[in-house]
Amino acid sequence: MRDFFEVRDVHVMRSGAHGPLPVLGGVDLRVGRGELVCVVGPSGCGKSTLLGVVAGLLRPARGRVLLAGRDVTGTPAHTAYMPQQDLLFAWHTVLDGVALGLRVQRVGRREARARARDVLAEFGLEAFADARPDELSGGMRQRAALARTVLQGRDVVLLDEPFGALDALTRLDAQRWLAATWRAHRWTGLLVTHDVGEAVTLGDRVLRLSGRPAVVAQEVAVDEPRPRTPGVPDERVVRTVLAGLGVVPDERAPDEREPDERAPGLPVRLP
Ligand SMILES: Nc1ncnc2c1ncn2[C@@H]1O[C@H](COP(=O)(O)OP(=O)(O)OP(=O)(O)O)[C@@H](O)[C@H]1O
Repeated sequence: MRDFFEVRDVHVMRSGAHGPLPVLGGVDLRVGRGELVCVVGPSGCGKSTLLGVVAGLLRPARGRVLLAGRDVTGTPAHTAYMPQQDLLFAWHTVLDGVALGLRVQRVGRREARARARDVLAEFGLEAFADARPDELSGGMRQRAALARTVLQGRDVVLLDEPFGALDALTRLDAQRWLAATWRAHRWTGLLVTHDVGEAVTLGDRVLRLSGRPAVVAQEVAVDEPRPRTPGVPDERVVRTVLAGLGVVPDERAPDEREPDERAPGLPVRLP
């Protein structure tokens, strides 16, 4: 598959409490057109930083990011980015917030709102079209932000833990919707998640970043036909992916884990 974007030996420094902090230490990755790649890695290793670089929001200290063969030097027009914070404007209705990505592409107000209404219905948010974001729960806000991001119809979609605030059932629905949308439009995607099961459900490949300064420690192809059923990834495939990532499945019962290890969606121990 031809590379659509490429991250070449990218180094990023951020300012930490004790001076400059090397966060990315030479990340290399290639994503083919229409490929959906999931990124996992320990908390704080630099996954969001990596998305920020690909989105053109952070400049690497060294290395290059290429999109369709061209250096990314600012926010590329063909990229939609959903950061962890949903960035829904408090003064917009949910409908206008979701339509915003189309409006900035100069889609007429009536059409943008009609398309936003359709996607809100798919997300079970149609009754909240006229609400303000602060009237929504965290999970509902996240669904609205995801809807807005994908509705933009960009070639590249960067998603930073898009399902992190969703309850388990809504999360499965959102995964199903995302997988169907991706199959229909075949954008090129990079999705950060803490949940290897989710990565296996959605990704063509899974990359594991090392601890800081992060590099791509391992990557593995998900050899599983689509469409896949969210929530019930084949255990054999999950184990193959985990082995490929060099990750040890966490076999301990939940009550044997330390309190801070009990977060849902963290079924494995990442080194
Ligand atoms: N705006 C910022 N300014 C300075 N340092 C930052 C900033 N954002 C993140 N960092 C630091 O960069 C490092 C990587 O953070 P980043 O958010 O990229 O990690 P992450 O892997 O996405 O974490 P998590 O899984 O917890 O979301 C952390 O040490 C963090 O403290």
